[in-house]
Amino acid sequence: MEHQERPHRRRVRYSGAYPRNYREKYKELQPEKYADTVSRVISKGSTPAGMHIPICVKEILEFLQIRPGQQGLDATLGYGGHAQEMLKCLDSRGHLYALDVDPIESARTKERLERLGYGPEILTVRLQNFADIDQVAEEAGKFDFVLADLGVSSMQIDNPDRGFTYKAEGPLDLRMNPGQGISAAERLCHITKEELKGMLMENSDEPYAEEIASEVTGRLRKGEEIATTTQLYQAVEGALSFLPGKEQKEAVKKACQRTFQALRIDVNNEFEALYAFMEKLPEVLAPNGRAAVLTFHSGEDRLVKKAFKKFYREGLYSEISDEVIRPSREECVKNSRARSTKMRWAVRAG
Ligand SMILES: C[S@@+](CC[C@H](N)C(=O)[O-])C[C@H]1O[C@@H](n2cnc3c(N)ncnc32)[C@H](O)[C@@H]1O
Repeated sequence: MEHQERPHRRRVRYSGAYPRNYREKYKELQPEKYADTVSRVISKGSTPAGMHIPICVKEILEFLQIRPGQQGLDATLGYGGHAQEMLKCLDSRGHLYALDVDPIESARTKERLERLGYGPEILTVRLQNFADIDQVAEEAGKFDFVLADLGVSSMQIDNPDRGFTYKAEGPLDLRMNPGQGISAAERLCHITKEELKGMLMENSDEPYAEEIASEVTGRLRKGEEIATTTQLYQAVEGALSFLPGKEQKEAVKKACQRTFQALRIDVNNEFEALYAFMEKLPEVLAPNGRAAVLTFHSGEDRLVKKAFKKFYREGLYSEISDEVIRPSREECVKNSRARSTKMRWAVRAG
């Protein structure tokens, strides 16, 4: 019998139970569509991918005392969680200006807030650095309330394409605005050992600054690439290989967190921007205007505390927080990212 050849059919690719990429993996990335998944993730104490849970909302609103008709500034829009709460307080009267340097996330947030009914009549979103708040106030007028929630958003950290974490493979970028300045990988290519050591010490109090700086610059000198998050992780791991096995894993994890933080602060000029913001803040606040700042590491907190104290002594602030405000224990359990938060505030003299 003649063998009848069956037409060749391509095997249907098994799409599998496991999603293939970040966007597919996290249903939460479309929070409106997958509300159940989102609330399940939040109830487990995690932040759903593509979202950011606002911290200290109650404490911030209690302090800012926002009234309808006022004009405010959210210096760090992010996902817009705080902005949304502040907009609710305005009750359709007044105006909120919101800044962010991240073109990717701020465009998404603007769209989402618009869908929630917060259009240009009540909300103006600007792709602008908060170092330039004086320029914003020149056009908008002074602010009755200002909030700055420093650092990076969960969306930025969770997106491997942005390179903010050693926990996922991605390009070693770490810029909040990938269209500006140079990436962390490029920065490392032109850095000396001493400069890197100084950066690690100043930006994140890294106890193994010498070892990490030496390993990173040594690898680069030998022609090895450190262009991805994993390659930097491996360099830190190599630098700490002298530690006994038991300690090593945890030490590498912590050193990686600090190394990524130090590089992020550097490539985004975070201290320079925060210094300019704190210096200009009294001048953009209306008489009796209120400002709250959330910080996430000691370098930021020191800078905020110093500026608030200086202007209080000079009489530009009538009152400042004498102690940091911390999120409640309950909030820290619900949102682990709140654990390192410190809040400080100031009231502009009348
Ligand atoms: C912690 S998140 C803010 C989260 C926001 N409060 C919310 O409820 O979703 C910090 C945001 O500030 C932005 N950012 C950081 N430095 C900035 C700067 N110098 N000027 C403007 N935005 C900045 C980051 O891109 C990020 O989106």
